[in-house]
Amino acid sequence: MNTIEMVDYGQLPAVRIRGADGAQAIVTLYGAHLVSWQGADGAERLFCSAASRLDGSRAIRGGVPLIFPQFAERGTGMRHGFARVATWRLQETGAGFAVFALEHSDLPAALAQAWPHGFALRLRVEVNGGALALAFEVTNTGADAFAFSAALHSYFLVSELARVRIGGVQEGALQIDDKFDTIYRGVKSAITLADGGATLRLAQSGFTDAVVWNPGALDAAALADMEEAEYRRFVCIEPALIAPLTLAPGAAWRGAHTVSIDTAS
Ligand SMILES: O=P(O)(O)OC[C@H]1O[C@H](O)[C@H](O)[C@@H](O)[C@@H]1O
Repeated sequence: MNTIEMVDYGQLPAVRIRGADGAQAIVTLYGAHLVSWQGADGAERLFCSAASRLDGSRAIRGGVPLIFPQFAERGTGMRHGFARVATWRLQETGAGFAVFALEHSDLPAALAQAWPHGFALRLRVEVNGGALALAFEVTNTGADAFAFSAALHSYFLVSELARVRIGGVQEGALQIDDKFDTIYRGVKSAITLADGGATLRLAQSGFTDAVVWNPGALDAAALADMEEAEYRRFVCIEPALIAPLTLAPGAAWRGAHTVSIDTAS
């Protein structure tokens, strides 16, 4: 049975989306942040740190932080942008999906002043059997052009970092055992993530790039919102638009990310 219901995630109001086949996702209104995704088999596929704040005082450490309008420190604004720390609205729901929205008028004064552009953001989250579909849309609703970067900073749960094999970003499989932070430009085909169990197939459109990140032992130990050994339990593979794109008044951009569980492998 398809259901959409309001739940609490830590201290944050969230939306649980259930598909007809038992697949489910949880998205907090804070950041339109996907914090949990389970396919129809009931296995969790996203990592979320046990040390993450879940009270709206800082971005959630894990899940899928939505990065907009700046990637990391590539700009003069807030690190990774304000979208992950703004409170979004639930705009629409349907069978196995929910749509979240954020506009300039939704921002608190300090954020609104820091980025004075008319915009409308929409994130659509859909679960269906062994697939998760995320679609992110940016529309310029103002009178002036603006430039933005964007990413879906997905933290995938893995059994053990050393077992991870990432395909499709380089010649041969990528293996990571400690700190890793690389931008792959011009991603053309699907990326695969295998760690001994099912393989995830990650397809993206609109997003031109992909970032692969893990903080490694030293940086993880320095993060206040991550437990020391947790870096071995995830890898971030992030569809991204790194070089800022300029959007004219009235224009829109769309980026999509689909993750499928390939149980045959
Ligand atoms: O700690 P955060 O602000 O969430 O950033 C986490 C990470 O995000 C991206 O993957 C960047 O490539 C990394 O350089 C950065 O450390």
